Parts: sequence; structure tokens; C-alpha cells
Amino acid sequence: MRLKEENAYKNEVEKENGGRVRLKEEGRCKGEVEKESQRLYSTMISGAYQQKLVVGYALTSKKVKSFLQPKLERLARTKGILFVAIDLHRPLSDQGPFDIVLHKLTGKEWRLILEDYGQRHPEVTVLDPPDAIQHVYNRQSMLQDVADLNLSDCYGKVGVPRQLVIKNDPLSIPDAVSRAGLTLPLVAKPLVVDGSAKSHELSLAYDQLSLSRLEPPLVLQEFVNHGGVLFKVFIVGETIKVVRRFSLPDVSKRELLNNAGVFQFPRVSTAAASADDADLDPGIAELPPRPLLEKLARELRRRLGLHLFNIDMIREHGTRDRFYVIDINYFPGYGKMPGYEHIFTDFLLGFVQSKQKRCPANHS
Ligand SMILES: O=P(O)(O)O[C@H]1[C@H](O)[C@@H](OP(=O)(O)O)[C@H](OP(=O)(O)O)[C@@H](OP(=O)(O)O)[C@H]1O
Ligand SMILES: Nc1ncnc2c1ncn2[C@@H]1O[C@H](COP(=O)(O)OP(=O)(O)O)[C@@H](O)[C@H]1O
Ligand SMILES: [Mg+2]
Ligand SMILES: [Mg+2]
Repeated sequence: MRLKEENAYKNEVEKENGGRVRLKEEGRCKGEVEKESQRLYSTMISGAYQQKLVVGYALTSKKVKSFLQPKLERLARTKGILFVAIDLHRPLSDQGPFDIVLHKLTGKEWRLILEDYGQRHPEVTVLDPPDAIQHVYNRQSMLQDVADLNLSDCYGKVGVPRQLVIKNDPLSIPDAVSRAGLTLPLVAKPLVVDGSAKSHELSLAYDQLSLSRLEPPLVLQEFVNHGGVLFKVFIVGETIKVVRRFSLPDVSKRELLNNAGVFQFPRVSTAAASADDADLDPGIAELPPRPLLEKLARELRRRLGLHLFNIDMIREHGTRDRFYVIDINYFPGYGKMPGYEHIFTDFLLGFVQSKQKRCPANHS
């Protein structure tokens, strides 16, 4: 072979060999990349990928439907949060391990289970402590902290309507009401909220005598005219979101004079559509001032020892800054809170960060 031909041949061979080597390398990489993505995919599917938080939940089926919407579960999965249903027929300690337990079930048995679990597993965050929840299941104690707080600043004043608790003997009610100096009309509310429809059967009493027809135990609360609009203040940890809902219309003096009796009313605040888009009088629709809500929420979070609750708040009609809290609900209907999936997932992730701060060694 002549030199020229020899060199050309060598080049050809090198080119071909180099190509083969490259192809071989590319082949290996491609295979490896495929294998790696397969591994990542399966770990993602199995939920092990980036999983930061396992949240066990014990909620009624109604609550699961309203709260655990696909958009929440989907977003949570991408952020490494996995929701796992707690099996009430098996010991809680055999399940999990959980980082957080989210719950809203009534009954003494569940409370005892949770208290025991909380003591045995101090590493698990129970949202929220059963005794703190119990406190807001009673319509007398739920508003006590608002009354004690007696919030009043340049943004407004927040109080609770005057109220009276009747434990028994309906015949004593008219007398008790006049002794307490309560002004009619009165809202009668079952004393204990236990998730049942009955505990939300409220009535409006126009005259004193008819009050003896009510069934104690109950709370009698002065009705405050508020222009038919209520503010639902949702609290998720440090986040606050306010929405407007339609409420009971005002009761005029004339109406009060011309009416007698006790009238049951439906669950207005949940039944009615949101009042956010309605064409309302601005003096009625204006949301309570943000700084006032922040102060109120911060104080109540601390005093009640709760992270997840809502406040039903009204503005006295004809005033700009006189507010009343009429109801506090544990773990309310967050599903209707705009952007709740983002707020909730961020809130849950906050517990990972605070755990990491407390025990950095476990998370390095
Ligand atoms: O007491 P009020 O002021 O009516 O507040 C209710 C209760 O928190 C309900 O929860 P529960 O039935 O567990 O007591 C809740 O229902 P969900 O079960 O749907 O969350 C309602 O949510 P909305 O229906 O979304 O308003 C919420 O508005
Ligand atoms: N003191 C009050 N003054 C005016 N309206 C009230 C008062 N208390 C309750 N209401 C009306 O009744 C509705 C239900 O009362 P609430 O205390 O919130 O009970 P529930 O726990 O069943 O929601 C409120 O959303 C509001 O429309
Ligand atoms: Mg309410
Ligand atoms: Mg309520």
C-alpha cells in the first residue's frame, strides 16, 4: 500500500473506530439515563421521591370530600406531602409513621386515643390538640377568649354579643333574660357543637314569653344587625383569608314590634352562595381592616392553642369599625377558601422546616 493510501485507510479506520466508540459511549449513557429516569419515576410513583411529610388524617367522609380535593392531593404530592387515611379499626401507633396527624372527629373515645398517641409520640405533630378543639365545641367557651381579649385599637373594636347560657329548665328562661338585661331579638344556639345537623339548628326569638319553648342547653345571644353580610375569616397557621357570605337580614324595630314567637332558621352562612361578587353597599361589604384581623387571629391562635379554625365576624350595621365575633369553628370548610391548596401545603411544609431547625442532625 502506498503511503498516501495507507494514511487514508488509517484515517478511515480511526474514523470508524472513533465512531463506534462514540456510539458505544452514547449507547451506555442513553441506557443509564433510561435506567435512572426509570428509577426516579418508580420512586416518584411509590411516593419515596423527595417525600418530606406523611400526613395521617382522620376526618368524616363529608370532610374528606370537601377538604381532600384532587387539586390539594396533586399539589401536595409534587411538594413531597403524602396524605394517608387513618384506619380507625387499627391501633394508631401501628400505623404511619406519621409526621403530622390531621383530624376532626368528635367523641370521647377518639379524644382519648389521640391524647395517648400524642404522649407516646411527641415527635408527631397532632393538629390540633384535642382539649383545645373541645374548647371551641362549646358555644359559651368558644367566645370567652374574644371577650377576654377585648380588642380595641385605631382600626376598630372587636367584641362578642351579650349572651346567656341556659343549662336546664326552659320555663326559667324569660325571667333569666330580663334579669340579665338582654335585648330582643335573641339568637338561640345549641350549647354544644358536635358536628350534627341539630347542633346547627338555630332560632330567632322575637318575644320574651316564647323563649320558654326553647330546648336547653343553649346559648341566648343578642341579635346584632349587620346588613345581612358575614365575614368568614379563615385561619391556617399564620395565614388569614377572608370571604363574605350572606347572613340573616337586619331586624327592624317595627318588625320586632309586629312579630312574636321563635323561628328556626336555616344554615344561612353555608347554604348561601358567596357574597363576594354581589353588588353590596360598600359600608356593609368592606372587609374588616387587615391589621385588626391580624392582631385578632394572632391572639386567638395563641389563646386557643389552635392552628386551624375560622371566625365568623359581623360589623354592626351603621358603624364602620364595631365588630362582633359570633362563631368559631374548628377545621372549617377550607375547600371553599380561595387558593387553599397552596396555603395548606405551605403550612404543612412549615412543620418540616421547624423540625429541621429543632433537630438538624436528623435532616442533614
Ligand atoms: O359552623 P359554620 O359557621 O356553619 O361553619 C361550617 C363548619 O365548619 C362545617 O364543618 P363541620 O360540618 O365539620 O362542622 C363546614 O363544612 P365542611 O364539612 O364542608 O367543611 C362548613 O364549611 P362550608 O360548607 O364549606 O362553608 C363551615 O362553614
Ligand atoms: N348574634 C348574632 N347576630 C346576628 N346574626 C347572628 C348572630 N348569631 C348568629 N347569627 C347568624 O346565624 C348564623 C349561624 O350562627 P353561628 O353562630 O355562626 O352558628 P353555626 O355554628 O351553626 O354556623 C350566622 O352565620 C349569622 O348569619
Ligand atoms: Mg357559623
Ligand atoms: Mg359554627
